Amino acid sequence: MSDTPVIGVLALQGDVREHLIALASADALARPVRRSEELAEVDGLVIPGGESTTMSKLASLFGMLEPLRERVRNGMPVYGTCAGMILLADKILDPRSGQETVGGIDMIVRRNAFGRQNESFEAAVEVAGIEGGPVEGVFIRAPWVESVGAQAEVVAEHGGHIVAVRQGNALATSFHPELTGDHRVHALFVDMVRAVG
Ligand SMILES: NC(=O)CC[C@H](N)C(=O)O
Repeated sequence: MSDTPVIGVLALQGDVREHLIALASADALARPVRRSEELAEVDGLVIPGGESTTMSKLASLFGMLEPLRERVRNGMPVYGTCAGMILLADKILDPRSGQETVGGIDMIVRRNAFGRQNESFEAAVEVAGIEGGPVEGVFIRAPWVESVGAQAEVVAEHGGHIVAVRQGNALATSFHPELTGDHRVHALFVDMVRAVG
């Protein structure tokens, strides 16, 4: 890989555009990924926020679930925000019937844990590994992490709840950093992708 990694944004549903912009400003070549052929060409992948049940259905419909699982298993760096965090969880506490995940992080998530859409909020969140003060987290019907396994490292908490976790090359946040002008979380992820290449 050159110094400029190619990072995909899973573009089945959700806020794809904002992630493409955040990644580009963090010095990555960013492109949408919808098909397994496109997945094969990226060095890392962002799974955006949206609706995790819809995203999991579309992933399975587009034949993407297994290719995603395989690349994550093989160590491709992956970063999931909000619904993307849910997709990276090995277990969902309150799944809709038939809701599947890609998995990769040994954690149990609770969907919509922070409340409904009209209870969305912003909060300053201190993230381990990010210098220069807390990041502004936007929480929209956000999940929290009930518990993590031995392999997973908690990198941020808010209000006594786990809101960011890292396990090897997989990173997940309950909140949406792509909706702010602060792209330090994306820069951290770009560094994780560079470290693998
Ligand atoms: N902003 C979001 O990604 C919301 C996630 C949504 N509550 C879900 O379960 O998928």
